[in-house]
Amino acid sequence: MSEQEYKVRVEHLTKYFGDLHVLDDVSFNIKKGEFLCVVGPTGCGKTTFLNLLTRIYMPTKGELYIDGEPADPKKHSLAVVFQEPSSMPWLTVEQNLRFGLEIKKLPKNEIDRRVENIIKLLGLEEFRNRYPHQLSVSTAQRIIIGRAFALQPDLLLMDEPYGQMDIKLRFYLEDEVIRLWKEIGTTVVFITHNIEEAVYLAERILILTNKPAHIKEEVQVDLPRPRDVTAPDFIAIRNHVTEQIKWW
Ligand SMILES: Nc1ncnc2c1ncn2[C@@H]1O[C@H](COP(=O)(O)OP(=O)(O)OP(=O)(O)O)[C@@H](O)[C@H]1O
Repeated sequence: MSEQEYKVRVEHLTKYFGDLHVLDDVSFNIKKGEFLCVVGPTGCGKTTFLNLLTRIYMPTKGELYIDGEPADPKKHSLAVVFQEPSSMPWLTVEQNLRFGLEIKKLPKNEIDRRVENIIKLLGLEEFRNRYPHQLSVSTAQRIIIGRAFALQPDLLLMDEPYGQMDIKLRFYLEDEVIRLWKEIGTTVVFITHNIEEAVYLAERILILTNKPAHIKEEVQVDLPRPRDVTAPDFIAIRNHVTEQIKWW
């Protein structure tokens, strides 16, 4: 595969925090438009990987490339959704959704269109004029997800985004992220503890070892969509991934 077909290249990525060795010589690529899930034991360095990709931290050794260039969030069109809701408390829901688009200086009618679409998609109509502190945790998180979706990024990084949600909303938003992925062809890196969620979403699952983490296995998920969590093929992959993590 040629270099232009990769959205992200991770080469010999190593990270220490002081004496703590978190990532150990990790190398892999993410294809343009791929949906990759990353799973692994608690504390193995999954969030650290995203923080290196967005340059919150610098690698101790190795490098990450986006579109062939060293990762630089100022240069690339990327959006991040963390587990903790992090909307701007002084802005209403609607203003929060508009914020990133206004910074990007999109035309007003395009901002209106995208924001209305997201409000409808995520069922936020009744919350439009509320402030984040007036919302439940799961509704506040929907704002963050909506903000990321509205940006229509080339690269969407999601760190346990549905961890705090009830199962119904989680299923709904899993389907929404698939819809967005298909519609705008974004590349998605999705971190989760939930193996069923990983098998439901991913084209490929990267299983990390305990820290210092390296890649234990890559699992290709070639099941048709929408996926059936009760199908024997689905359960076989889920059990296999679970086995790989239980190994610790
Ligand atoms: N800024 C930091 N300074 C020192 N240690 C850190 C820092 N950030 C993360 N760590 C440590 O690095 C290790 C990996 O943390 P990280 O949050 O990346 O793991 P994770 O796989 O995302 O965990 P979880 O599964 O619980 O979400 C942990 O031991 C954590 O305490």
